[in-house]
Amino acid sequence: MSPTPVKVAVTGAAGQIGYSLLFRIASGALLGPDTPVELRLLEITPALGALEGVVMELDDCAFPLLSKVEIGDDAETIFDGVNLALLVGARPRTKGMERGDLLEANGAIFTAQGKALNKVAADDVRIGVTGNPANTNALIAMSNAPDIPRERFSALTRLDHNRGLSQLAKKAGVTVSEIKKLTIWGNHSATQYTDIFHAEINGQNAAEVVNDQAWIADTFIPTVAKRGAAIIEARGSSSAASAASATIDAGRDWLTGSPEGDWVSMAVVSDGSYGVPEGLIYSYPVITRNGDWEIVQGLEIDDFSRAKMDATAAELVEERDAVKALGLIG
Ligand SMILES: NC(=O)C1=CN([C@@H]2O[C@H](COP(=O)(O)OP(=O)(O)OC[C@H]3O[C@@H](n4cnc5c(N)ncnc54)[C@H](O)[C@@H]3O)[C@@H](O)[C@H]2O)C=CC1
Ligand SMILES: O=C([O-])CC(=O)C(=O)O
Repeated sequence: MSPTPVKVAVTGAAGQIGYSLLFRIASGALLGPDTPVELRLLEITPALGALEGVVMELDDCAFPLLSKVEIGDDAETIFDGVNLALLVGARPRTKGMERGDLLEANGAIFTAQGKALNKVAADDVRIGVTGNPANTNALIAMSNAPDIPRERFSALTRLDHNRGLSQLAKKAGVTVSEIKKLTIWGNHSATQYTDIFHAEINGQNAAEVVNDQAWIADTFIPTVAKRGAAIIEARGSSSAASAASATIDAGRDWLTGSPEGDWVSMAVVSDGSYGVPEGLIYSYPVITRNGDWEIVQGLEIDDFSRAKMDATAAELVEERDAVKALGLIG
């Protein structure tokens, strides 16, 4: 066992996603079976009582890897020295609400947390944003943390990626592990684009295996894009266990590497690759190694994909301009 525990901050720790996420982190699902973890849990003051209850349950699990748990409502205290910050806490979308409505409500949270991370996080910190609107919240946090390299911020599109794998596996009559190189492009919103034109099913081109453009365009892509809304409709509240699971998948692969011969989808700061405006937090196909990521280059983009990639970029430009107008980013 490595002697120094990795310090992992989770915000919104008393929320729905937190209730699933914390137990998986503490059990070793994020950092592996040999790495002890110290949890730093941030909540708003009125939720601290409920969070104490969650910590009692963490105690009751007697996780061998869980070295310490600290809770609080002060970001600078909780983020002090953290190596990984999972920013989950935000106001969730409720029925009939679009992500645009959430920008203002959440802007203030991510401004303050970006500043706090900038001040007190460890030099090697990585920051993953799950709270919606995730891409633009990550942009706000990044913009308010000028001393943290921009590539240390990402927003979660791994849930969309996993949803795409599962829908495609059903259609093709295969298991998810037989599918590789699926891509979510753009925003974690209804404009996201799930691309299977570069994906492979047992080494064969996935779009060719499916051989049904109407299904891809009219069923598959919208089903993945609107899955969050479908879960809200069915459950009465937004995805929680699956969002926690995707947060674990994304964090684990970022720190320890994406699988050989495959890539993962991750919203990261654009360097202009694939014609996406520089500086947006845009989901790309990425390969990760030891806490670094690299955008997969050289994929051929046809007119169908181009239009969808541009539409989701345009939405992110709108969100960026809206938070700029609110004074949340420079
Ligand atoms: N990127 C993705 O794939 C997904 C993102 N989400 C988003 O994740 C977020 C959390 O979802 P749930 O856990 O279901 O919501 P929830 O409402 O159950 O929990 C959110 C928690 O955040 C806390 N919180 C609010 N402001 C805070 C602050 N300033 N600092 C620390 N904590 C704060 C609240 O007190 C609450 O306990 C939502 O924004 C939701 O839309 C949900 C599913 C998927
Ligand atoms: O749609 C929502 O509000 C929750 C979410 O992000 C998802 O499930 O993808």
